Amino acid sequence: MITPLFQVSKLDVKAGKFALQDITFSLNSSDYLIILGPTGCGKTMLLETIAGLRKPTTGKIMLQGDDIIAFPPEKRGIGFAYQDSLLYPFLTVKENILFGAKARKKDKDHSTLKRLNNLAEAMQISHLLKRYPHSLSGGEKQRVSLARAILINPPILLLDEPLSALDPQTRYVIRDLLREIHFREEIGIIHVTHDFNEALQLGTHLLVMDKGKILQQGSPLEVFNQPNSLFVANFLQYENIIPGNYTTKWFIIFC
Ligand SMILES: Nc1ncnc2c1ncn2[C@@H]1O[C@H](COP(=O)(O)OP(=O)(O)OP(=O)(O)O)[C@@H](O)[C@H]1O
Repeated sequence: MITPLFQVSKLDVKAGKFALQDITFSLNSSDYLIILGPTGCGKTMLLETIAGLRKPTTGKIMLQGDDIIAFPPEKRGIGFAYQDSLLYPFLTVKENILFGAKARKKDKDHSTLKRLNNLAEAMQISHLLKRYPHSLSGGEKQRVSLARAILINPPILLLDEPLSALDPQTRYVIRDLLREIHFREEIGIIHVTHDFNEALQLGTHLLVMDKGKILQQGSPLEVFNQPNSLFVANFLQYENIIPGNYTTKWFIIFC
């Protein structure tokens, strides 16, 4: 059996009264995994645990054959781009993009600077490198945030609602950019969203969560067309909610 690029097994994480429980899934570089679920179900907590910002009570997180659970965030080599881009206001765009590389003492390497320039060109932000975040549009900030997350050549990229703060037109542009990054950089992506269209247009895999647990995972069409519970059917907005006899508007839209 081929070992997946990334694997989470039986992961439990506690925060106050909330807990992620028995989280198990895997990902390869060709996969674009979408995580859907109602507000407060633990999506961000899961990304933060994968990034090393939260400590699980049990479970394994395997990346390229290593159990990375004991690794600090900067040693995991995982890219993370947040909703609202979260750029450092006192750093220029260039310094923001180099931030992760600086933490790894690689910000002055020729190869890092070459990659920075290549990425800036590909993402059409070369002209912004000397500017500060306050002078950028939402779409520009999100491009910078993505460039920062992928500068270190991460094998996987975590995206927490990366399109939610953008106007519809910019959202389409950045959505296409994400698709391009996924293919060009061969990065496995885990993308949290509330937007079903985004899920269907970008995802190769889909995972639905509620109350800290994974309720269903599979291809987007599988999950949208064959929900395994009334909760998933309701959540995905089935038109006819009859247990065992689901028909969905999504099937009509995407087939
Ligand atoms: N440090 C903490 N102490 C107590 N509870 C916490 C802590 N951090 C998060 N939580 C709770 O954990 C739950 C999951 O939070 P999380 O941010 O992962 O939800 P989410 O699915 O990303 O929600 P949304 O879609 O609204 O962004 C929430 O009920 C939240 O209040």
